[in-house]
Amino acid sequence: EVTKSNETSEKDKINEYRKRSINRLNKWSRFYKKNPLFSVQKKLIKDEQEILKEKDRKEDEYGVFADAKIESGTELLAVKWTSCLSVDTIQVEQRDIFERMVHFNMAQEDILAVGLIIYKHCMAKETFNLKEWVTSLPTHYDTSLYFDEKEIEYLAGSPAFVDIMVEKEVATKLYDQLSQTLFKDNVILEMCQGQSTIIGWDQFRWAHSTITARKIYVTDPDSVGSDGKQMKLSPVVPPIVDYFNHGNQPSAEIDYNEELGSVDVKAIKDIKKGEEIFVSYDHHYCGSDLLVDYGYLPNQIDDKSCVNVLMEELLETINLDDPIKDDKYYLVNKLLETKDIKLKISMDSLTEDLLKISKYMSYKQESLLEYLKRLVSLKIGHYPTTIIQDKEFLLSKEYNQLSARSKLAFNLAFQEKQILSNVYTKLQENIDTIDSKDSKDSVDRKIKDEL
Ligand SMILES: C[S@@+](CC[C@H](N)C(=O)[O-])C[C@H]1O[C@@H](n2cnc3c(N)ncnc32)[C@H](O)[C@@H]1O
Repeated sequence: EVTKSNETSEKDKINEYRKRSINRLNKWSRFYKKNPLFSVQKKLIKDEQEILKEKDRKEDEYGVFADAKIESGTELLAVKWTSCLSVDTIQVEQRDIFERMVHFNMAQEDILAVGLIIYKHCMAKETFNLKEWVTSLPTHYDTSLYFDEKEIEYLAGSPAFVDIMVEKEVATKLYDQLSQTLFKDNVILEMCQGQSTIIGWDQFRWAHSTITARKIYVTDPDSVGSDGKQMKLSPVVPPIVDYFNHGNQPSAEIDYNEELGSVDVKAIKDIKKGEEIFVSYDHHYCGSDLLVDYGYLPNQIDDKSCVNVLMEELLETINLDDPIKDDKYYLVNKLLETKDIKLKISMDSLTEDLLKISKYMSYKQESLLEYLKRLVSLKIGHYPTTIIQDKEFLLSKEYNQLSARSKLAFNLAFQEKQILSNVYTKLQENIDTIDSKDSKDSVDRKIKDEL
């Protein structure tokens, strides 16, 4: 009973903080002050088609909803860069710890994660600006660092399997290193003194996931590139903007206004009163990227849904009798070191990067369409179960009893197989049309020749 009432009062406190955090919009936003067109509310769960039924959903799941009719083009919110959680806020509010982090050569995203832990567990609320925001953050995510081995198994064959393994390994390594060094540092120990919370893996993965799922990148006004204008991108978490959910058909857009140094949100469609307002986290994101970074998967696939291609899968397509196989191995291995290459197949297109590489990979071996068909069928072969088996499993009692993350993982693999098999059929249709055109041409030519 005592625990229960403690839990309720904790919840009340968080709700109170969330309300206050929203009220602080008056300070943060140019438009909200004149124009409170929306509010952050508990997400309504109505859709029967949802992959996760109500019982599987997190309790504290929020979204942004229109409080009035909003016309396309309306500016909804503008949060100043200085009001975001950023490396700069940490530099000012956690000066000594910041210096240690710079000394350890940490990536900006990791500085934000450690800074967030210190705010949440070690600093008195009165001493930092983002206190309401920090207190009202959700306590749990379904992102990669939360997947256990059994849950990952449902991703077998999917590129997300590799992505999650890599993410977990990198984060665990970083956590181990920091536990041996930074977290033992006197400055941190002093700051967090008297608190029972030590910086454990649970705190670390929560902070890491919070940054991954809520950050956006802005150009840092202080970092001018060597050419005098190119500016470095910095991760920041803008309060309130971080409550917008992702939608495939977004009704608002997040933009960084370099001149004013603010993160702006603008309606890009007419929005009805009461409707949830969605933004697009990244139009390049496939289902697997959303699952890995955000712990969320769209309900259904459409023509734009895509599947990632791993460099390793490209290596598999190189034939042993290929006269330029060594060059191809060399190219793919070189590309493996490059981070920003987007290899994605969707039902209606390929990314430019994948198209370019595929042209090269098929060179001297087969037509581009034949090559792509082979790549797609190779990918389909990586999954241990077929679409038909998956459909049966979805109706079983066993499926119903899975954890929420296992369900997401299973559905991702199922969606990817459907996308790939649709792409396979389209490629085959294209090959058939070309073949039949070719043979018609040659029949025509033959007749012409005879005449
Ligand atoms: C930027 S936050 C958005 C606010 C979040 N719903 C909350 O309550 O804090 C990103 C997280 O929201 C969730 N999310 C985003 N888009 C979603 C959607 N369309 N449906 C369900 N959850 C979504 C995921 O859990 C993701 O990690």
